[in-house]
Amino acid sequence: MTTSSSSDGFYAELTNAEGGALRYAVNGAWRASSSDATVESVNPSRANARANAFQACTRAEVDEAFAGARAAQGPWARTPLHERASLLHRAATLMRENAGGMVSALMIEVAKGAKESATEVERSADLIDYTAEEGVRILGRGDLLMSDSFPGNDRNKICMASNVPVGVVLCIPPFNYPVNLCVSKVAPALIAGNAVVVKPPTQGCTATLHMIHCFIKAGFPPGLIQAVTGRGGEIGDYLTTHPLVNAISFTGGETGIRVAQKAGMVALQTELGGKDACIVLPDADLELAAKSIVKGGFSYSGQRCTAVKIVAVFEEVADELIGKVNERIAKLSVGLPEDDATITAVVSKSSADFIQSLVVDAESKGATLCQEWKREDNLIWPLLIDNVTHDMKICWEEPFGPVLPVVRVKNENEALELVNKSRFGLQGCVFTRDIDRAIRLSDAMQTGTVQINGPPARGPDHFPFQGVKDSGIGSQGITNSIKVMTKVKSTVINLAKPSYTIA
Ligand SMILES: NC(=O)C1=CN([C@@H]2O[C@H](COP(=O)(O)OP(=O)(O)OC[C@H]3O[C@@H](n4cnc5c(N)ncnc54)[C@H](OP(=O)(O)O)[C@@H]3O)[C@@H](O)[C@H]2O)C=CC1
Ligand SMILES: O=C(O)[C@H](O)COP(=O)(O)O
Repeated sequence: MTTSSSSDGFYAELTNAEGGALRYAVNGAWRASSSDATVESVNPSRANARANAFQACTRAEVDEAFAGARAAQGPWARTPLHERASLLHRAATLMRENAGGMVSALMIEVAKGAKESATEVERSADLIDYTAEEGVRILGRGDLLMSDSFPGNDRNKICMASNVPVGVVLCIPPFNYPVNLCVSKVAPALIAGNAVVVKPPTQGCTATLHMIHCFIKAGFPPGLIQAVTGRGGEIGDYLTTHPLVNAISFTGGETGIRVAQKAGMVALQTELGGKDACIVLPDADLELAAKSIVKGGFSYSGQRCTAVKIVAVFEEVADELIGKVNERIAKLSVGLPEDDATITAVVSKSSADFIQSLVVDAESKGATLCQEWKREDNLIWPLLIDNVTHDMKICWEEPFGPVLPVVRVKNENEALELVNKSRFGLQGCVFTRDIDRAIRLSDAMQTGTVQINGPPARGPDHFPFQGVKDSGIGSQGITNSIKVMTKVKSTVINLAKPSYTIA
């Protein structure tokens, strides 16, 4: 893996001559905004000191980006599928060759540990390769239907249905996977013959722009991949309600609900928050459950939509399970991303303040803190909170941090109540050796996915991934994303006379 930053070699075009704010991408070039204004990212591990700056794009620049994308999309849709796939493979190669800039940007801007940052980039390159291959497989074929299978019809109509691009896809990823959750939108859109306009998250923007640069350098036509920067709160509504948008793929928090409410007649894919529950039954392998709870609850400091966000353990095994979880928590490394700590600073001061408020509320209502509460700036030490009850905010809110509530339950109904009363429904997991019981519980859980004897996870990236209720609309995963970014086109041949094959 090579190391590089925005100002040297491969990524030099992103930076102004003076080494100022990173540029935004329009029509194949990196440009400074006419606004003369910038937005800044911070370094969560260094008391939120300035990390980098980006162009605050104007509305006219957003218009230009959409117009350029629209102009580029038609010729791209007419580019042979195998050529589209080749360019995606080239982008994946460039990402692997120039991973260093993205990895260090992830550590600085979103405080992701060194190994996980490297994994995010590698996983993203793999995702692009798989998308290219899957696109070739599924977009190269369609359906052929004969009219005589429906009552009242003879065989005189033949319907050919294929998947065609939607047009321009607006891609808005969140801070916690600014590379992976961006390629998971961009790559399916491109293979399907669409153009994309990307709005990177402000925290994580550097890594997203580096990733976009790999696509541009791979030789995609100018305009096909645009990246407009600026605070979501300022340009977000203008982007999501833009008349040239045909589909929106959004991952993030509450904002996504507002995006969905405002979006017009466009295809929508939203992946939002989660309150993933881990149900531990009395017959479970408690060692496995404890390991999965700690991995699921605390990796990347709990800042994953699929983090375990609440444990529902049967009373008879609660003490033993909690003992095992606490032993493992004691071994978690806390510190800097560069040192590859598991627990690193959470993304912002406001996030740390919110997490603290949930802990204070729970403690004031009688919950038991299994570790000492400890915080320095954005860095919060891992904390398990036992004896949580339904009146505590942490029972229902998503902390997005390294604190994990435990509710002791008497039976399956109490466990299911916790899962199904939540306004979220992303994933959940069940630990038991009884597969019949696991399946029964899985069927009763109102979530997009249930993991049996393993922690919640989005990956592998070709698995279907979806939320219900406030956790989102539509399904992700490579195959499903390609489908969301296409629409079905039917061509019907009307024969003058019915025709049947004769054996
Ligand atoms: N289900 C899932 O797959 C995932 C869910 N999440 C959820 O996301 C949350 C944390 O991520 P976070 O990045 O803070 O989420 P946000 O919803 O705050 O931001 C997500 C993205 O939306 C942008 N944005 C902000 N305002 C608007 C707007 N009005 N219109 C359009 N876009 C806008 C942000 O830009 P800017 O940064 O400039 O504000 C960012 O790029 C958690 O709740 C978590 O559960 C996170 C990852 C995955
Ligand atoms: O956005 C998230 O947090 C992810 O979708 C979680 O992905 P993971 O389960 O692969 O960490």
